[in-house]
Amino acid sequence: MRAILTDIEGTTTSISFVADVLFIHAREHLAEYVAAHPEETAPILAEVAATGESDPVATLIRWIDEDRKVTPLKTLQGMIWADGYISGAFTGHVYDDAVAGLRRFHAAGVALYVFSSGSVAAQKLLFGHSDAGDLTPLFSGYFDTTTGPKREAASYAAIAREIDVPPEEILFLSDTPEEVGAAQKAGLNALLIDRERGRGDIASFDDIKLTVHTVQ
Ligand SMILES: CSCCC(=O)C(=O)COP(=O)(O)O
Ligand SMILES: [Mg+2]
Repeated sequence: MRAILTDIEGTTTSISFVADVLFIHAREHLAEYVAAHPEETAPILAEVAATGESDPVATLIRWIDEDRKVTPLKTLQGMIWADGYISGAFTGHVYDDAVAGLRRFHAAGVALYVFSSGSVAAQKLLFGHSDAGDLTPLFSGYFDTTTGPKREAASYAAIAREIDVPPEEILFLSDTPEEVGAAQKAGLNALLIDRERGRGDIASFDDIKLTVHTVQ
């Protein structure tokens, strides 16, 4: 493998951190944040209004409750979370085995990338302010839903082109079968992680054994 592309929620990071810490923080601060940052949030509210919703703030809060992976909500969440990370209200949860695995793969010369529904800004915040410190030096790049939906093969093909690595030399990691299937359809290797142990290919990053191709 020349590159690893990883999902965040359920893969590097617990679902409960995202749902119970990040989403709750965004929900509690959304209205106040929009009121305090009218210029930055205006394009987001306009995008929501364009879907036919008459009350964009209420819609965004409802979308949090519904766990909608839609780009305007994800962009706004990333903006709101910045204050939480910077003030030290929380740090980004990353499983110990994921931290160790990412460090191991990086040391072996494998390029690491993220593909998450969370915005690129939110991804950098989570790994930059993680429980294990700043992990961003490990990563070579970040992708979010502005590249394409995570359940569509075309998104993975686009990422392979963008990072200039053949699909068959990329390993994608995710806890979502539909994402694993889409990546495989695009020709990537992909492993389903199931931290509850039952239905996945692996239960943690400790189970990943890589053949690393180094350039001579
Ligand atoms: C980037 S941290 C916030 C995660 C998030 O908002 C989310 O929706 C996670 O989705 P994923 O694609 O990483 O499962
Ligand atoms: Mg996930």
